[in-house]
Amino acid sequence: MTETDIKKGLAGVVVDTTAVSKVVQETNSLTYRGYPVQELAANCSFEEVAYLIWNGELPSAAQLEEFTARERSQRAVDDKLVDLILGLPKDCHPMHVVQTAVAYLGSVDPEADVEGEEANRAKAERLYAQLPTIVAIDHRRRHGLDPVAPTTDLPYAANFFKMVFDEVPADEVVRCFDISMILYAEHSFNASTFTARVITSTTSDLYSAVAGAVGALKGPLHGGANEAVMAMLEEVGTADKAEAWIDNALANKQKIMGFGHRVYKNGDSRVPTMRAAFEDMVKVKGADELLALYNAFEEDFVGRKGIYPNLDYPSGPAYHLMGFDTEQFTPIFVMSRITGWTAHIMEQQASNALIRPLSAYDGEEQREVPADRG
Ligand SMILES: CC(=O)SCCNC(=O)CCNC(=O)[C@H](O)C(C)(C)COP(=O)(O)OP(=O)(O)OC[C@H]1O[C@@H](n2cnc3c(N)ncnc32)[C@H](O)[C@@H]1OP(=O)(O)O
Ligand SMILES: O=C([O-])CC(=O)C(=O)O
Repeated sequence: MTETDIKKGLAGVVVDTTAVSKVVQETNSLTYRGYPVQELAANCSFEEVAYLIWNGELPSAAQLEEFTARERSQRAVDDKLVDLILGLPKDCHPMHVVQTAVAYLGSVDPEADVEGEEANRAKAERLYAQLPTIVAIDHRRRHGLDPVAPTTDLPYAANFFKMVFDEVPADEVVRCFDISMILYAEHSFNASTFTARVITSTTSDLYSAVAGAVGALKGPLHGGANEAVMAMLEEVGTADKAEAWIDNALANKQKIMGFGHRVYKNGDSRVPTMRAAFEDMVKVKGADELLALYNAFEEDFVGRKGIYPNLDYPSGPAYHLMGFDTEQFTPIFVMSRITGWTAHIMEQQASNALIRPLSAYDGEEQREVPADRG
């Protein structure tokens, strides 16, 4: 094997086919099951998009009613899980809480190891219904507050706000959140989805695959970037300080969070829609200073490096304006991406091959274990 055979980071390697989504680098476009994500964001709810991702078609009114009723009926989590979350260290990262909760749900599901579309669909829908409850309980315990029970009458996004803040904000805020959920739902063979597919390829169970995917998403080079963006903007402070901050970061060879992408090299297809949602949040909250900083930072960095923002750049400050704690941004990403992950898990299972690449050895030549090691 030569150096040129090695594809570090699997860059440019096509590993398998998928019918879930298509990311087209050349045209900066993204479709879920054939529908452009921008059109879905403009015309659909996250519930409809979740249905689409799992079923391949948008729901009829009757199908949507049945699907949302099922989601609403499964929102509550058992008391043992609530106690488990409340017992975790308050200063641990919320992604560890999410990962623990997913592993717990696997441990109490008698069908955890049952394979096949029907069993996996039931598990996927349960995770989709319960992850918001888990994230909300974790948010509230960090603020010293008791959990707010899920409703059965509010739509997905409004119910999440209710469980986190004990109130539902203005419609525009709920809609911005719903748009972010639609945009985060699916993105082909990204690192966390690929992790889920690798785990599934060993014929392990769906919960194990999702717990692994949560771990992969946590990293700041992937989903964790939405938190890192907000931390960075807060550190920069104001628009007039952006230039000097970037000078210093680049001099120290620091990666600028929320910029760059493995697939899109000329801009992320989802950014214009999420940027518009962020601007709506700026209007609702009167946060012109944050918008000025956001614009100045982007203009300066793109101007210097020609590296464009990814979805995490607008979503981080948008979630901040919605009132979420920075450390909860990536768990919110999980609430959305559970749809894409589980669709890929089912796709992998339906046409499985163990994922096991090769490596080129560059360590010590074979040698004998010395008898005297003193
Ligand atoms: C939802 C999501 O997961 S989107 C991704 C979220 N992640 C981030 O925002 C983290 C910041 N971005 C990055 O680290 C990268 O752009 C990645 C990891 C997303 C993609 O990386 P790759 O495709 O592996 O590109 P790679 O890291 O090799 O970068 C290529 C070149 O661009 C530079 N570059 C890429 N992104 C950035 C960045 N954000 N800041 C500074 N330089 C960058 C690299 O330093 C490298 O330069 P070099 O060739 O001079 O060494
Ligand atoms: O596709 C990727 O590499 C990362 C990404 O944007 C996502 O997972 O949404």
